[in-house]
Amino acid sequence: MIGTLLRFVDDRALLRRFRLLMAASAAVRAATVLTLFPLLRELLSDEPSGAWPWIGLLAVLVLASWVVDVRYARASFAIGFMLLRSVEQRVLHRFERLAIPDVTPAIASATQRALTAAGQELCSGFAYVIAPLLATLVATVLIGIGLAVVSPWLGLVALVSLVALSLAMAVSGTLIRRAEGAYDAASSDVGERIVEFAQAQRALRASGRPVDEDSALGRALGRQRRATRRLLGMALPGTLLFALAGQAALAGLAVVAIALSRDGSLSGPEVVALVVVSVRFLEPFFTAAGLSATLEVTRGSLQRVEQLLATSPLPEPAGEEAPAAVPGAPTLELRAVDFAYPSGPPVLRGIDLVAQRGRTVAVVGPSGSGKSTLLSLAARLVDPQAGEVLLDGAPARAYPLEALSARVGAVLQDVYLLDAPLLENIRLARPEASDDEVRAAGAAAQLEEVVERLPDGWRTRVGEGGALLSGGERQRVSIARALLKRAPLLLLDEATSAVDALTERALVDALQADAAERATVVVAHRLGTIADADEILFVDGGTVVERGTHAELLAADGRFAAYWRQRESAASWTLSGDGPARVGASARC
Ligand SMILES: Nc1ncnc2c1ncn2[C@@H]1O[C@H](COP(=O)(O)OP(=O)(O)OP(=O)(O)O)[C@@H](O)[C@H]1O
Repeated sequence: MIGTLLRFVDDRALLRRFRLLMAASAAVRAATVLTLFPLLRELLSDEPSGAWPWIGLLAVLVLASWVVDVRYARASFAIGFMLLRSVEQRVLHRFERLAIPDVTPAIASATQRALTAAGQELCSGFAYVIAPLLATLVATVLIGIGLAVVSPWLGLVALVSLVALSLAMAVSGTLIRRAEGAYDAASSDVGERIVEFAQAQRALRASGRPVDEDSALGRALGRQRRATRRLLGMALPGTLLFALAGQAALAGLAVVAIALSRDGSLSGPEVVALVVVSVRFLEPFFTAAGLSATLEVTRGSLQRVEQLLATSPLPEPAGEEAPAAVPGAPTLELRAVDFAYPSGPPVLRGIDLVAQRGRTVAVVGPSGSGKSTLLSLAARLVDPQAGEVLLDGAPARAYPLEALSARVGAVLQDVYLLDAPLLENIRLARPEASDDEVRAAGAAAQLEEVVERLPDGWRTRVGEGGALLSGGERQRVSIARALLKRAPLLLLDEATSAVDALTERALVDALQADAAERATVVVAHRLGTIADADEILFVDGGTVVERGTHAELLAADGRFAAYWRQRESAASWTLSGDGPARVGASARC
């Protein structure tokens, strides 16, 4: 465990200092305890004044121990904090690079635990438990060697005691570990259910379902309660076993000391001194017994962090440079792409798509046909199982994440805003943008009238997930981000579905303002957007069943033409109390 923990620490010099100080601390502690033997022997002899030199040595050792231990504690804390930072950085780095379908509630909950608890547990576990325990255990071994010098028999009993106590510690650790594992699984489950419970509040309240023992959260809490009881119960047998082994070891050392006194090998004062040294020899084990539960918590935290880091991220190139663009290559190209979500059926098969600078490709098709998934592939939120996604002629996989993100602006279906000021939410797209640039993008995305209503204008915090804004207002923020980014590839997935027709017109104008500078791929339901596209891909059942311009596809009178007629007809219908009634609405939005 210690080796694994220290792999998180990159500072070699600090590690070297830590090891040296640990060895020094153990040596000084062992010397302090062993000095008690001659000191007590002299003190209890007929000539107590012979103890003075040993008292002097003890004073020097106590002072040295204080100096070394302070430095050792500082090095331990430095390593503990480095562990904390390293765990945070690695967990976040991995999380950011997971394919979106891999960001499951279980991974989200494990990441949350790693960032809120595991890092701190590893930090304090190392500084307060592992480091002191390490020095103490090494000191114990050194004291055992010292006892062997006094008498091989004592050394043998010390060795047997060490083995017995280590076994007791291992058994106690295993029991606690098992219970800890079950507790951890139960508490992760509670974490997932709580996230689900929070997200599903509207639906749960609408259905009037209370949280009781039969609900998913109620059952998860029940499992956590049982696991807690078991965890607390499991600490007991280990502690008892440990106490038993400790008493037996002490008795063994005392018996040998008395036997040595009876055969004349040791004097009375030496026996007393040995008993004192033996007690000090066993002391660290009792300390360790008290700390074994904390040790197991640290071990459990480490395991969880390691499991999280073992999830495979989207592959990334080693360097930070974006690959060179191939002259004349389209901004985006999908070649014979196949895709399926983890352990799901194929969602896209043999998709070819070319989006050139200055042109718009509309992806059209029935619900569930794979349109949003196609955009996720273009934005490299997922990787295809077969075929290739190319940006400027280079594989998307060859782009480092930051370089890729700079090339793609996206307004996707699920707009998520951070609980931060509106200005900062837009600035996410281009952190170096000035306030004026951010405001200009916001104004083009029709946010000015929203800002006027907000209490602190552009600096109003929008609440978690953008809760203070409506769906249409959140979409406008997402469009403002895309406008601010000015990326060469723009992906729009029903970007204006939640805004009124007037605002939509203005947003479409803003998005088209410099359309000549970039390639646009748009998943569209609105007829105007579809008709204006340079190419339309009609997708059904995960394949492109028709492609061409609007006029070509209507002339072909195939699947798209039927879809178009149906949509046109639907656009002119509205619901009234007596059922659908035709009104004179325009088919173009
Ligand atoms: N994260 C996911 N995990 C597993 N399956 C998914 C996931 N997201 C989508 N799917 C499945 O992939 C298929 C295509 O979904 P997608 O969202 O791409 O369709 P769509 O054409 O955009 O639909 P809509 O027009 O309703 O938004 C659907 O069958 C859907 O159930």
